[in-house]
Amino acid sequence: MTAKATLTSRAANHSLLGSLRVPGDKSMSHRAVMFSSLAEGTSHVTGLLEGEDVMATLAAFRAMGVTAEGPDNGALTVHGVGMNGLQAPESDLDMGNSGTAMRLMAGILAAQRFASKLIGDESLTKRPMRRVTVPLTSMGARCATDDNGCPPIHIRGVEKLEPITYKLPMASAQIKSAVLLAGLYADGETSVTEPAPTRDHTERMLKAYGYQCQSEKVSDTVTTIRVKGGGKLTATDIDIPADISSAAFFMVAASIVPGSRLLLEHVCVNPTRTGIIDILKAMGADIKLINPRAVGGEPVADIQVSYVGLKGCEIDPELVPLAIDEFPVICIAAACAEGQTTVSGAEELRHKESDRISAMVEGMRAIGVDVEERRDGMLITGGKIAGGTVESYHDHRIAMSFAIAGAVSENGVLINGAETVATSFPNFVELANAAGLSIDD
Ligand SMILES: O=C(O)C1=C[C@@H](OP(=O)(O)O)[C@@H](O)[C@H](O)C1
Ligand SMILES: C=C(OP(=O)(O)O)C(=O)O
Repeated sequence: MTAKATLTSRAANHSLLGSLRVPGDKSMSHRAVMFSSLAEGTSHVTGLLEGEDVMATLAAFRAMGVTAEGPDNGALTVHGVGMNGLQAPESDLDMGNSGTAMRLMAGILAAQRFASKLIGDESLTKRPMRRVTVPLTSMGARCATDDNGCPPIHIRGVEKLEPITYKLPMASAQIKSAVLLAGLYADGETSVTEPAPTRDHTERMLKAYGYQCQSEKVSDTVTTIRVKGGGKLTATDIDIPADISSAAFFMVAASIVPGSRLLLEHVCVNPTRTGIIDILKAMGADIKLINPRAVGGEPVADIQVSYVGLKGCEIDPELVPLAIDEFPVICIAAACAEGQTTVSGAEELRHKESDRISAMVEGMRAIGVDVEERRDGMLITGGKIAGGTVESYHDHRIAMSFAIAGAVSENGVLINGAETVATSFPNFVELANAAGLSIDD
């Protein structure tokens, strides 16, 4: 388990060989806890990510009267209370480091008859929340952020919500999901139009719990999603595959450590999540999807990655929402590639657990990478990684990305503020070392 504040990553002990399975998908795990809690009946979840973010979501439902056994080795049994069965929590609901938990919970809680308050840690307390309170307020919800637009979110009870027709101002699955979840309680049909495809786990999982949810393509990129309020969720059994966002660290590691050939098992390859594969392939990576299959309404495959020298490329901005959480480690791939890589259209990265553009630029410079910061991305010139000390700014993905950089560094990379790795990938160090990396904690 990784909960240490400092990690040191040195040149890999050997090529990455063999196979490994990273923990369950974080987005699906949050939603499985939420939907199982609101369903009628008992749901059995397997493959649940036992990271701190998902545990914050589970704790919130327990605080509202939901009983659940586990998680134990990814298995969780949840006794759903039905759409209107939640009870007022006795204290503030702490969403920890998790934007997904806070924004999706805001959608559910804004529709309840009782008051609640959503709080978070130092990083979450700096993240923008008006993006959810504004559409929820237009549905009749009584919710507000602090004056700066950030958490806490204060929610007062309502009798019912009105449906809305909402155009997302940016491609965000969290805003889409918050509005759709509130829409489950609204008096009529709520529709959300997304300007570009974003992860569609909410839509898929609603259907798995028996709730109708229609998606209609308006153009090549634009989709409208509709739900009618007043329905119910029915308990189900759900198996959560491995998280491609966690697998991404090993996809990059195997692409940059010479001689590697690694099989990443049972990974969710939903097309709204596979931008990392397209981007690495555009850089020349050797990636194969093996044994594609369907698990719980989601496409799953084993991903085989073999080392080849990467080449820089201009990353297509359309791929940004499809690889949004993978950009920190994509930066490391670019730093090791021959030539230049440009990232553009990625301003949303500034609103994650840290400002991921400035955190990566600062960290890459500290370890000897030539990088130019831009408002909506960066220009990275590949070369050797010397090594040095970097700050992760309480951001799990920044910490793990620099741990991967350490594997090809001359003098090692020391990462400060790495305790947040436990939010999404508690056994990262253990799996990384077993695969051939050299990380001390
Ligand atoms: O819906 C989700 O589960 C998520 C959506 C993304 O955020 P945005 O939708 O805000 O871009 C992503 O960055 C986050 O890690 C998980
Ligand atoms: C952005 C992330 O998560 P969240 O928004 O849920 O904090 C992430 O896991 O990279």
